Amino acid sequence: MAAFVPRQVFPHYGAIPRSYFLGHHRAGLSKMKSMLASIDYVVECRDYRAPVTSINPMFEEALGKTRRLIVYTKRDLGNIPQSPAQRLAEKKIQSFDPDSAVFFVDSSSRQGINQIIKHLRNDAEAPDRLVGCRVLVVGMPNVGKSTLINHLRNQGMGKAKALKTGGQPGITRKIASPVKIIERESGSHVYVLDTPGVFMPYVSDAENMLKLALCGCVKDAVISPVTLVDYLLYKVNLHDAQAYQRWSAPTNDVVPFLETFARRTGLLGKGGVPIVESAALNFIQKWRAGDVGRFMLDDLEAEERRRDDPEQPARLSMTQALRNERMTRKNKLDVNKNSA
Ligand SMILES: Nc1nc2c(ncn2[C@@H]2O[C@H](COP(=O)(O)OP(=O)(O)OP(=O)(O)O)[C@@H](O)[C@H]2O)c(=O)[nH]1
Repeated sequence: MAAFVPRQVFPHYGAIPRSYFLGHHRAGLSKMKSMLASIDYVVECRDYRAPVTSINPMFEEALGKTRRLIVYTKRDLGNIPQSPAQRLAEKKIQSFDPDSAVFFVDSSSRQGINQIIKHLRNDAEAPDRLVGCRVLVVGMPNVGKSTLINHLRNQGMGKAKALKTGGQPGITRKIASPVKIIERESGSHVYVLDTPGVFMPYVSDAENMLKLALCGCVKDAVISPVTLVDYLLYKVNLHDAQAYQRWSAPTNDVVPFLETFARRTGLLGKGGVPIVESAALNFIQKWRAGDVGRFMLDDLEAEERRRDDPEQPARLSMTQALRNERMTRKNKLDVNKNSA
């Protein structure tokens, strides 16, 4: 039998939606801006599996020069723990933000959480404020902000979970009340405030939209789950085509793969017909749980080259992104009007 050859390029970027900027994202962002005067520190969360793509440049523009640290969440899903690959990747990621403190956490380990608490204890100051030091936790939808706050509170104060978490984006819709995570003898305690996840108004690169959807930053209904699995299969095959051998031999063909997966997992409809959409959602959940290999969706070497190349265009500014989002909405309205 011929050796399996994974696809080197993904061919189906055409009809992928590029925007997911909801009312509570816009409202959350403007509320954050209006609160800046009472905020001493920002914790910016990014997804370890997409460390470059999950950077939302709008935070940079909205939160200005407020002191900040960066936390990469879901570390357990993006690499093999303690491996040389993990060390190398984290060194590269750190080099992208040489002026910020950078931490890597996962919800099942205390290590990164303790380091953050130690850092905030020393670095988060609010000398003129009687109410203590207020830290805003920001990031893309579903990146793990509330989970991080619960762990900081648990480690810092020995207290139980304070905030609701969930597998779909949009669990936190408003800026929450301050949660105390560190007590200091001086009385200047540290409080964190959870915020609604904010997506970008427009994602110029369709591949980035697929990565963010796979990471769960976008509601599952926005992009067809079959398209998402097609892209995931392309990425898994480049990483390790044996990662799904429990269900299927290596393949580049998404629909036959999902039919086989559905049969193996019992996702069958009337007459034993495989339910392809349910199989797709189920396979995505398996990847999100770390059951289909642990790897990054972003190519860190490509990002290094991009940063070193002065010819490369900068990321979209917020104004450009909002303009593109308006254009997309207008084009959609025009199409609807013309087809009515
Ligand atoms: N495996 C793993 N899962 C995590 C980790 N952190 C968070 N999660 C899961 O990711 C999902 C989203 O977590 P939340 O804390 O609700 O995310 P959020 O950023 O507050 O979400 P929004 O309120 O929608 O913006 C939940 O199912 C968490 O259990 C992690 O480090 N590892």
